[in-house]
Amino acid sequence: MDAIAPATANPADERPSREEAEAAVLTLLKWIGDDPAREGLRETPSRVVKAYEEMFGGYENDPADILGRTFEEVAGYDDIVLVRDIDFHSHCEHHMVPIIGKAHVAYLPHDRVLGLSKIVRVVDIFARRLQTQETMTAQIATAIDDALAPRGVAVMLEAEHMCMAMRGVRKNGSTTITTRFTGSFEDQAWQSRFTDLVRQR
Ligand SMILES: Nc1nc2c(ncn2[C@@H]2O[C@H](COP(=O)(O)OP(=O)(O)OP(=O)(O)O)[C@@H](O)[C@H]2O)c(=O)[nH]1
Ligand SMILES: [Zn+2]
Repeated sequence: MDAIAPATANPADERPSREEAEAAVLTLLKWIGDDPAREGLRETPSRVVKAYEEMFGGYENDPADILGRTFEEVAGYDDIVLVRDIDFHSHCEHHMVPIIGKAHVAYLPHDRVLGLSKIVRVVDIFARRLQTQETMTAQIATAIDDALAPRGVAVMLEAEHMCMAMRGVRKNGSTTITTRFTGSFEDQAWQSRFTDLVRQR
């Protein structure tokens, strides 16, 4: 299973130049029927490419680098570690419009723990690529499993897909929930513990 896409699927020598990317945006501006020469749009191609660099910066990062640093001195703590309500913004790979949601990521340590911010960074890396929610859910779980070899990983994403709100079926407010459970979290009892903690306010 190719759960984790290569950091850069597009080899450097095949990557279009910045100028070519800006020219593509210019074409889209003309295609939607606006005038790219007017003042407000003159710098839009370069702005869009700059924004894409930021929003799709996840291709430049390898989660294994982020997750390489772990800690062993936790006084034998071996219970669930859950970081919940991690805001993320991604883009659906079908329409390239936003997916906006929250990630809840837990693991059961085995000898080692992760820096908490690293979990957030991993969510961010995968969010900053073109995604389906299912792929992103699986990728986060696999990255933590591979790097930490914990007793189990649980990932839940809850998100709204703008491709269903702004276009197509045009339904605001529907939420899609996806989960991936590995190791001990395949047991019902641990799954319930995870969902109870996620929902507890
Ligand atoms: N499984 C899954 N589907 C998604 C995700 N994001 C968007 N989609 C769906 O991808 C599908 C693409 O369907 P197509 O029929 O190829 O494209 P479309 O004609 O634009 O589809 P409509 O959105 O129904 O208008 C749609 O049903 C979207 O709702 C996602 O993260 N996971
Ligand atoms: Zn979509």
